[in-house]
Amino acid sequence: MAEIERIVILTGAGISAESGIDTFRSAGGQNGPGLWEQHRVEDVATPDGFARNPDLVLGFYDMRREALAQAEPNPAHSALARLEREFSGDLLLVTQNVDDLHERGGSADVLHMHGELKSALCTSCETRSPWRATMIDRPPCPVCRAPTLRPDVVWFGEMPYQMSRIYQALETCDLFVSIGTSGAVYPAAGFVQEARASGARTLELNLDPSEGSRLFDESRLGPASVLVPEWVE
Ligand SMILES: CC(C)NC(=O)[C@H](Cc1c[nH]c2ccccc12)NC(=O)[C@H](CCCC/N=C(/NCCC(=O)O)S[C@H]1O[C@H](COP(=O)(O)OP(=O)(O)OC[C@H]2O[C@@H](n3cnc4c(N)ncnc43)[C@H](O)[C@@H]2O)[C@@H](O)[C@H]1O)NC(=O)OCc1ccccc1
Repeated sequence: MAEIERIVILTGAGISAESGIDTFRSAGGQNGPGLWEQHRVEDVATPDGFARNPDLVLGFYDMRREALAQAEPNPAHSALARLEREFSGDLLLVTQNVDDLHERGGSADVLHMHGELKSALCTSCETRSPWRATMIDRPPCPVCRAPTLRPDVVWFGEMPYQMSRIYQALETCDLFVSIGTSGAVYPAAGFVQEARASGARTLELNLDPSEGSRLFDESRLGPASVLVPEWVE
């Protein structure tokens, strides 16, 4: 098999499921109803929802921060950190997750295309600052003092972060690996096609078949905490 020199990895909520973080559309998996079964997406993950009822949205993300504080990285996160250390080629780790379990698992370079729970974004001066527990009292931006801080996450209808860096890597990668994602949300769900178009091999590691499974050269089904260390080995 041709030497693999450039890898792009895409992760989703499934890689954090065994750490106790709810997925969005859980098929009655190990973590009970998915986030989107408990909350109306348009109410908690859209700019309009935030404008309509900021306290509801801030409460939703506070709840997710509390859950994250109880969670620990699992063997899938640590295996990807080991790959980052030991792989001599180019590796780009893109995650749809807003949790910091990749970093706590030891990964140094993680591209959060949908933002981060522990970050606040000022819509006036565009600066990012750590999210502080007192955000519910809507403190001003620590830089420009404007009262325009919001969760630094990408909501539906908003452009994901660093898309040009991602598309560049997809155009030149030899291998694209998708881990723990249902392939239901775009543009992430379209990355497999981009990688295929540039001749890359494509591999899926997922608990259940995803909406894009047929697009992968190989699809291995099972828990990430088992499949990812096996693959990295
Ligand atoms: C619902 C869907 C149809 N809608 C979209 O895709 C929309 C609209 C859209 C755009 N293009 C389209 C084309 C066609 C149709 C619709 C669209 N997309 C957007 O609005 C995007 C923005 C989308 C981002 C929204 N923000 C999130 N998150 C941050 C906030 C927050 O977290 O609160 S999305 C959020 O939901 C998605 C959830 O998916 P998964 O992570 O896959 O989780 P899920 O629960 O679904 O699945 C879990 C999987 O894990 C597996 N699993 C479970 N346990 C395990 C286990 N133990 N081991 C292994 N696997 C496991 C399961 O089997 C399952 O398959 C993630 O992306 C996650 O980040 N923005 C945009 O398009 O901007 C304009 C644009 C874009 C590009 C260029 C120009 C303009």
